[in-house]
Amino acid sequence: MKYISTRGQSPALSFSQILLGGLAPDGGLYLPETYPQFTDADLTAMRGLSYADLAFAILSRFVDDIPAADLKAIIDKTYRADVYAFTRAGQNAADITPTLKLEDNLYLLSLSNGPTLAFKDMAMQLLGNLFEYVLTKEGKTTNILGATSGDTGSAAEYAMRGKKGIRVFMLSPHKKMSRFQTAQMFSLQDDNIYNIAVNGVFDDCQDMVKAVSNDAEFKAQYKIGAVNSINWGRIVAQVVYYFKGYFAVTQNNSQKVSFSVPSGNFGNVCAGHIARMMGLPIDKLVVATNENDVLDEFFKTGVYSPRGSANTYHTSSPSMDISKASNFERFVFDLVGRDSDKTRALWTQVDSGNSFDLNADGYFAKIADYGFVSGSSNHAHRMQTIRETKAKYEVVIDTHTADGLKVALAHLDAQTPMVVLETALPAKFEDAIVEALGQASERPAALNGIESLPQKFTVMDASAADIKTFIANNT
Ligand SMILES: Cc1ncc(COP(=O)(O)O)c(C=O)c1O
Ligand SMILES: N[C@@H](CCOP(=O)(O)O)C(=O)O
Repeated sequence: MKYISTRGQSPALSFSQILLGGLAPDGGLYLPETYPQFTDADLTAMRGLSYADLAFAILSRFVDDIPAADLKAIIDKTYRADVYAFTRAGQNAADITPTLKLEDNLYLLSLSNGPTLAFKDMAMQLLGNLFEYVLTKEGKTTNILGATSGDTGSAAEYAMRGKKGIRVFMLSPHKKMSRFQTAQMFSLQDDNIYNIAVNGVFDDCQDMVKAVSNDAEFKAQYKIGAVNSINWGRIVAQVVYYFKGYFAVTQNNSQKVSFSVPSGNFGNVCAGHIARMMGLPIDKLVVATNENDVLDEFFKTGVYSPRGSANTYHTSSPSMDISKASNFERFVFDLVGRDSDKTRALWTQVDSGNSFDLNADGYFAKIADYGFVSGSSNHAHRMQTIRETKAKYEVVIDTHTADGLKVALAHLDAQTPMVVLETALPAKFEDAIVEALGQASERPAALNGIESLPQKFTVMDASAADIKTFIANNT
């Protein structure tokens, strides 16, 4: 299996060759040359597999340059009940991503039972183990440069802390994460972890990562690695739980299922798109945004109009405060028939601060073939959804999942199960939960008092030159 760039001007490479890096040298994102196909018989054989066995059945179709026994061992080490242990009452941690039935045809898929209480742990724990395997085998080291709006950062730091040969430099928007998220990252005192609070929004942090990644000389000299969802490894690991969720709520493969996905950087729902392209019977993929609704605007109008920092709002679902969705490029590459010249032309416009409109060439007319629908939510909706979910089902959900559920409810149909992805646990957003319910949600005992621990971080302006100097001075 070879991986190609969406912009068509980089050589095709193997999985291990693209594992550590982020952007392709031409600035594009990697995708497999073709998507592996799963037939009805394949799906039947996969029903009832454990999470780890399911992950192997899927990932082994994408990874052909790591011996199968080694890949299996890495997957088995990753997807263990004791790693994804923060289950809700009555859930079985061995399911790794258990489903929670709210009512007939309406479910939550719990993706946030890992060490940092957000769905990022699903892929990041695997990435940590894969990085360690490849680096040890090749006798190499890496300096990871990442951007976070609150959850990728802590998931990456928990996955990489103490790992030999890996340093993590994590950029986050200064004072824009929840108190819990901030404490989760900044309280880590490990020598290989560097937290940098950037005066700006998440998109400024992401732009800094991309600017460094596009500097081939610096990238090679400082062995820069990526853990954001621009890294293909993140996306492919997220494909697995769509299969797991599908099997959990169906009895046979003639049934279709819809998924509602709280969205920001479009990584999570991009994995759903790929699962659908591989033959998983998905009906709708519901893209749910908060007030930063660039993606909702696209799926309603065909116009993609990324916004600048000044028009990116700080909301109570802060991890989705994103106005330039990296992985959207992967989907548009498929939508335009994998025409890399077209994709490159579109992102040349985006990279110079402009919009594009996919109506003119007739591409937007094909959107229905891909199952996407969308909607947006705001603070009042989140509060109301959290309150109603508690009152109706005795379940407390976080603000991002609330965005997903609110938008899902507008896209229900009587025949098709709707699965809402639970992308974080409410403990991460305590102030918002107290506002909605008048009391905090439960948090794992091990994380009590995390906000009072000493914090270690550096404040920086949004400057690619400054982060390069910082990396050079700390390696
Ligand atoms: C809790 C939470 N929900 C949803 C999202 C949005 O996911 P994506 O960026 O993959 O669209 C994120 C961050 O990305 C998140 O941290
Ligand atoms: N929501 C994320 C930001 C997007 O990160 P990605 O790694 O999924 O691209 C966060 O919480 O950090």
